[in-house]
Amino acid sequence: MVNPVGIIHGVDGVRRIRFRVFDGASVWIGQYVVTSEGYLCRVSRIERRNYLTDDRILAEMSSFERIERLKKYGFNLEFTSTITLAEALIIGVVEGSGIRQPMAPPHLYTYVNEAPSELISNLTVINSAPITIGKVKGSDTPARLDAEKLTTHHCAILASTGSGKSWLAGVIAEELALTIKMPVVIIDPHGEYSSMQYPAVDDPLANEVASMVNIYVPGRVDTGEIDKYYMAKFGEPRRYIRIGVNPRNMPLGVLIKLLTHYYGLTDTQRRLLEEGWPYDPSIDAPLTTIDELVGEVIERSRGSAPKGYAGESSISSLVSKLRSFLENRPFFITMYGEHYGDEPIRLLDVENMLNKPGINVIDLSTLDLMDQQALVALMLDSMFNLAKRRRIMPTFVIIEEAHNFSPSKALSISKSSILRIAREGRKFGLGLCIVSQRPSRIDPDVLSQCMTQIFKRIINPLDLKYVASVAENISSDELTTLKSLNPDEAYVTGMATPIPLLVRVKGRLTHHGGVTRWISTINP
Ligand SMILES: Nc1ncnc2c1ncn2[C@@H]1O[C@H](COP(=O)(O)OP(=O)(O)OP(=O)(O)O)[C@@H](O)[C@H]1O
Repeated sequence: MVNPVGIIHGVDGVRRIRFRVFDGASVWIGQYVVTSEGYLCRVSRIERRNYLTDDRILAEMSSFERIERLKKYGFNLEFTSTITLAEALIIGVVEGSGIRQPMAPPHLYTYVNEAPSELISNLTVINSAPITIGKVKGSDTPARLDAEKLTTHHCAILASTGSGKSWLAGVIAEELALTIKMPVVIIDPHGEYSSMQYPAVDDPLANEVASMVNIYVPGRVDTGEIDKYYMAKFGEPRRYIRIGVNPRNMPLGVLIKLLTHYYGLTDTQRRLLEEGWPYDPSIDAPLTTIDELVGEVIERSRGSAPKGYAGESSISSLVSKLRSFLENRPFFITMYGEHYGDEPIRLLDVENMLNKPGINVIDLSTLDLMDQQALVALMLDSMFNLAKRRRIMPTFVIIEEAHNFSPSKALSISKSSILRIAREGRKFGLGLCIVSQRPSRIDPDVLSQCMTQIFKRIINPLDLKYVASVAENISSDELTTLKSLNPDEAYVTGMATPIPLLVRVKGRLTHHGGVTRWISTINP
């Protein structure tokens, strides 16, 4: 049934309509409306105006008592001369069960109707590989995304802090693992996603997805405090695997950046490493002791060292830097059967990890930022190389705090690895989900490759401006509506959805870990 809510009194080309809202009609920001000519629009602005309110009237309304007295005399402007005006952004023209771009503006004084839920339901049907992340706001229509487009053409979840980004990232990971049966990797710098191992609701699906969660921690770090936290909160120990990376898997560029950061490198030492570092990206690269590896580097590079004392001094200083570096980085493994306490450290086997559906949480919370970036670079490079050779299933990588791993200005060890997947990952079934509360600090090249954008509440004007400049699918008008989203709401636009969606994000099957610490929760 058609339910008219207003009439058009102005149009801005094919972008926007302005309409007078009928008295008593319910219109809200984000609501879908459809004109009698079939233009589907989304309400972006509502304004109430009283045409009798001039300075004299304002002067009369000088105090609460005075206004109440005026009301007693029947002087109530709100009900006598208020008009409600709204603006709505044109999404397209409805044609059958699809939508096309409009070629001409709507006509003035045509009606604006509530969009029937069947229409929205039909327009949001995804034929292949749908995942459901909630409901379209104000209706019972499931908010579905095209999983294939979401994961292969990359996506970004952008919002201010505490506005529900990791909750939603968790919903997407659960859906992809359960419904699409694909492997998901979560780069977790705060150790908050370990909570996904614990079902949050009494539902067999919650048990199923929780059992698909594998947690990986760097081999030689003390996880005691975090383990205690999870034990106390959920009454069950957190299950995790300690992993180590073969140092030979480390590309020269990453090694040089890390060594320069921790110990400094001279030009000669850099040259020696360029000659001698035995980089081998394969899982079958030999595992050797630190002494053997360092010896091999020196053996291979000695020929290019300067002759005499200067050369010997450079070599011996490089040996001690390399040795100390390999001993102290907590994510290396140099022999089989290595243990931390009585827990075994396994060689990181990305191929094995990503050949089955599951949610693989990489808990980096015990590392400093430099080591986090290094481990992320190593893992992503390994995924890319395997994906290129079709040795892993199509995989989706969620990167939390992405501004720290792929920053716009600062240097970062992991930036080139992320950029390469953003640019080329699609061809090999490797997709990224960039999650950040500081969009303006993310590398613009990475962000502009994210063809689906999911926004939650953003308030920082710099971030809003930046998002408008790099995201093709959102206009500055739409961005202003982001300021007023609730924590369980998200605005989704881009490739994975046929029309932009304002979504009420659904509940989680597994526990959510991101908790704001508040004064009352701090023990005295
Ligand atoms: N769909 C939802 N339903 C119910 N509660 C939600 C929903 N989304 C978010 N929340 C609530 O909002 C809080 C903050 O969400 P979340 O931790 O995901 O925010 P965030 O943006 O990731 O924060 P940060 O930037 O600090 O990591 C959660 O603890 C949760 O209580």
